[in-house]
Amino acid sequence: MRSIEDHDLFPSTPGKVKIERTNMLNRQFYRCFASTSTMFVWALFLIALTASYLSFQSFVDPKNRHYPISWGGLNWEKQVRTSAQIRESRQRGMSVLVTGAAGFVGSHVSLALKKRGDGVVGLDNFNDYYDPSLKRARKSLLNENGIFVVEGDINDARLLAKLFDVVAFSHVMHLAAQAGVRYAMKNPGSYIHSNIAGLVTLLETCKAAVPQPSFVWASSSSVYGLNEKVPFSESDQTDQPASLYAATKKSGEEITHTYNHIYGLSVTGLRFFTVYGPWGRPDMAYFSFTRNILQGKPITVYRGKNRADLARDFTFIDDIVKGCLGSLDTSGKSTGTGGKKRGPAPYRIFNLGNTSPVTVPTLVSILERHLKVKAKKNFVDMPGNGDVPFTHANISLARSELGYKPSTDLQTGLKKFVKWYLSYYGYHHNGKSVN
Ligand SMILES: O=C(O)[C@H]1O[C@H](OP(=O)(O)OP(=O)(O)OC[C@H]2O[C@@H](n3ccc(=O)[nH]c3=O)[C@H](O)[C@@H]2O)[C@H](O)[C@@H](O)[C@H]1O
Repeated sequence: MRSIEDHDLFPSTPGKVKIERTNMLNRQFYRCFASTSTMFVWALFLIALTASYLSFQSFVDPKNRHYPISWGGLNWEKQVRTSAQIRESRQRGMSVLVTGAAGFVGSHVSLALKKRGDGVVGLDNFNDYYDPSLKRARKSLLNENGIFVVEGDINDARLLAKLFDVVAFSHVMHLAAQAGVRYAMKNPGSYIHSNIAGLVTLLETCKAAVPQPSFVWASSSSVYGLNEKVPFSESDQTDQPASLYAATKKSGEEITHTYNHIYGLSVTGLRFFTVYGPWGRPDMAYFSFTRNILQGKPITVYRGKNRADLARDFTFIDDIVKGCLGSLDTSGKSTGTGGKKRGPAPYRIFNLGNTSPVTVPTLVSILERHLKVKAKKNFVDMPGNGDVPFTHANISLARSELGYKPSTDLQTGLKKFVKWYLSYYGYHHNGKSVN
């Protein structure tokens, strides 16, 4: 019988020098492992390995994850129930769980639902991706209008289960997400956490709920990625995302499809096109440009290939809200019960855009006019960080199915935004802050 010899350790690299080196390394290895201090280091290494395994487990199994419990109790349940109540005079009203309710689109949609008499419960984790004080101010506005906003994360499966225990939501309007195209290069994990893991945790809750709610959620125009066919139609290919953000939204469309297919969940995905307006997101260009222009700071305007201007199908928030409400109203019922599909349920995707793209320099000149201040512009080449050169929505499908009809042009919408901005941040009309 053949014994194991040194050269068996290096079957493809024979040679005496290597064999001697191996012996030496082995001796060093055993000496090293045997010493007490090194044993201590090994013990630390094993502990670290176990800890990282456990944290990986908790990443893949949301039930193992621990979230601070700032919810629960009789009073909390009462607030949730009251907020979800449909006004008596409202015919065929709905009770809606709005995720991301302290966000830009979420706060507007919540207010619009409440205004027409539907029941609304908000959910938001108040993260600090942008100034959380703006989210708190939106929350106060919702509170004043009788909407309770639960503070919690969509990854918290126990909280979600509790919410569905307390209220049999007829609809979920899922607007919580890690937004922003360029930030995905800085913090990729947050996109996976919210847009993938959080989405799945929420869908798991919806699928198990009795009755199952109808699910309407925010996808994004960014799924069109490098698509060059204009205008962008829902049937166009969306397999060339230009950013991780876009990839997570596209994944969301496919993940929701599986829940529709397997569990009979009614799903409507809305591809929003660069939504802007009062109470907007400070990370977006129209908002940060306004801030910088008023503070006399320069703004950076990106340009595409051959110095071509970038363009967006900027869509005003009020139009988007109408599209969201139209989607909820036409969503159709989920068919599953007890986690089992009982028949086919609707699966729909709609573009919610404005159908008239405007270039970024034109956006800047409209702002300059409304603010009565000249911008200090630095034109730079698009830095290849996830941006696409243009977006342009074909909205015929949303028009025919949802009655969606955007009616605000960029000039009018930005006027409303600037009015809000000046008042919210305490500016006089000469551009000086009163704070
Ligand atoms: O439709 C969407 O699905 C997405 O819309 C939005 O993304 P975008 O269309 O990229 O909006 P936004 O950042 O306002 O940049 C607008 C333009 O200004 C240019 N831009 C931007 C910043 C800057 O400093 N300079 C600049 O020229 C920039 O190159 C771009 O051409 C949402 O943020 C995103 O969450 C998602 O919802």
